[in-house]
Amino acid sequence: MHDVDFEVRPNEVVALLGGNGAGKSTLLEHLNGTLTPDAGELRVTGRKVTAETRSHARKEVGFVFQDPDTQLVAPTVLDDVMFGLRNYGVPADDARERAREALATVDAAHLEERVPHYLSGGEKRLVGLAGVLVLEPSVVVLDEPLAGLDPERSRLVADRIEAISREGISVVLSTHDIDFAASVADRVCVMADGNLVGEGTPQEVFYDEGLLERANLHAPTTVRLAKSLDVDGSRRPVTETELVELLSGAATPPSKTQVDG
Ligand SMILES: Nc1ncnc2c1ncn2[C@@H]1O[C@H](COP(=O)(O)OP(=O)(O)OP(=O)(O)O)[C@@H](O)[C@H]1O
Repeated sequence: MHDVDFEVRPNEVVALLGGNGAGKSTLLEHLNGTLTPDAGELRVTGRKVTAETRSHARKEVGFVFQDPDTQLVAPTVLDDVMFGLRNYGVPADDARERAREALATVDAAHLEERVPHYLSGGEKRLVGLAGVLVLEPSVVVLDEPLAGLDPERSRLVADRIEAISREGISVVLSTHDIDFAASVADRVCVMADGNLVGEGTPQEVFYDEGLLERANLHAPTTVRLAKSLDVDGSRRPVTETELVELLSGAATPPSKTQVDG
């Protein structure tokens, strides 16, 4: 990574976009101190992260890895989700109850007795997410959270991300799913060749054709539809709801006054 100045603010959902090898995972792995920069610095809740203070970053920043096998270690799913809490000294009964609640929030309560190793890729991802949420971090980092999920589970994870954000947790995620980024992000950061090449609101980024082209990205379906339907360009719809509202507004029959007039 080269010239990266990256900040995550309280409560926001940041989507990191970029082609293969752009540096998304590398940037994300700095956020909880898995990697430490050769030059420059990382601060988590104001505290500088070094090899010695890495545990602070680990506690504040929960990381859901792209490869779920990296984080599933215990003999059963329930044990796995309890693992972090037990490490922090939470008594077993309390930890078990909190782990069950966390599994329920990601629709994975039915998996609690299963062996993590034999879960499907999508199930592993949900269990990994539960294992992070149960620790109540201030930031949740998700590397490719929808990879391997079916449409219903993808919707569930997207809903969870919105719920996490409403609870006051910041979310940083990387994704190749531009429509997903358009639907959840408050801010979009674009990476190419190890650099942060652009950032802004979804409106700013997804209507910046030059930026998208430089980073080898396509605009979300909603933006491409809005452009081909030639809807009011100044409104820049990004989410499905915004586009539908704009289109149904445009399709509203003229008022009686206008007809009479
Ligand atoms: N430990 C490492 N040592 C050397 N190079 C590495 C290391 N980890 C990653 N890289 C390289 O850094 C570049 C960025 O990798 P990274 O995994 O961050 O990309 P990414 O944007 O997450 O890509 P993808 O979308 O394909 O997952 C790649 O060229 C990769 O080969």
